[in-house]
Amino acid sequence: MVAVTDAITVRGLHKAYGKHVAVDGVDLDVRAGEVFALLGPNGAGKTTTVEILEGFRKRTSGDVRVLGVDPHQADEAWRARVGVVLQSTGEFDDLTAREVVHHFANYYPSAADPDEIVERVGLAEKRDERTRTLSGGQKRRLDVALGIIGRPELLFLDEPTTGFDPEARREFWGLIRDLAGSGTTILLTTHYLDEAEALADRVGVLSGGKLIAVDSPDRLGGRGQGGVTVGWQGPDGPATERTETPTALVARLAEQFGGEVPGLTVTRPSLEDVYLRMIGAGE
Ligand SMILES: Nc1ncnc2c1ncn2[C@@H]1O[C@H](COP(=O)(O)OP(=O)(O)OP(=O)(O)O)[C@@H](O)[C@H]1O
Repeated sequence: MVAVTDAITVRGLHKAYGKHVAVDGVDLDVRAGEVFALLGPNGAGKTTTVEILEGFRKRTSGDVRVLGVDPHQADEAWRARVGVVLQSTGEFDDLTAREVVHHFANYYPSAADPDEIVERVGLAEKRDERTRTLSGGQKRRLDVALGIIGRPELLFLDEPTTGFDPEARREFWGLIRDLAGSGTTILLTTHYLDEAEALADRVGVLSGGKLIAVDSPDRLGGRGQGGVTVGWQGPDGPATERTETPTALVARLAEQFGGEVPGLTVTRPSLEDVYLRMIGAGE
């Protein structure tokens, strides 16, 4: 069996801003090579947690190891192993996309080829345009280019596709899968449940500063077990039944109907359903 190592280990993490406790005893392990999505409502403590892991914010207490190092005491060598994609990159309006990526490559000891990175994030056609003329989605791609130019082992992505059109999101997901496929560990925060489902090996739900659940998207909140709703068009109109054994029910219906079951649907609760239940939305 291949040993599983952790890229991130967090134990008993607390962060208070004055009297306000933003992170309240979080334990978290992110395995090397996985895509982990941190979910949670506004103010849940996601950014605070991630910025502590990135070494940009001081914790109040707790133990944190990122690539084996305490980020608060990390050095240049550690920083070169970690990529950060912030919610917006600094001011390089008068430089072209290509120039910005080349410029950032100089900060890293073993940077990737800047032109290849520009291509990889889908900005080849825009590489000679000044960044001020890029669209929101294109600027985000540039942010990602800057996050990966140093060939990071671990990449932090903070709400990477906010403001993207659906096509740009799909393309961006392809890029993230590509990075994950080449072995980069990725920790992303997102408000999009479909994004977490499409990309993440595991998701963690933060609520009120506490990590209330960690599981794969298809198992979160017992999603994988029971609670399946089978629907069909019966002789008296639409019918539904909740069951733990949908296959048996569908087989029975098929027998009853002598073949195709009219209007057959089999649905499990969506990730959004279980997430909203977990965070107590609407209660
Ligand atoms: N610098 C700060 N000073 C004081 N309070 C802060 C500071 N940063 C965050 N907070 C508070 O800590 C809590 C957690 O904030 P944080 O930004 O980590 O949440 P979040 O989960 O990232 O939210 P969002 O989804 O809105 O980005 C919030 O109540 C916020 O008001």
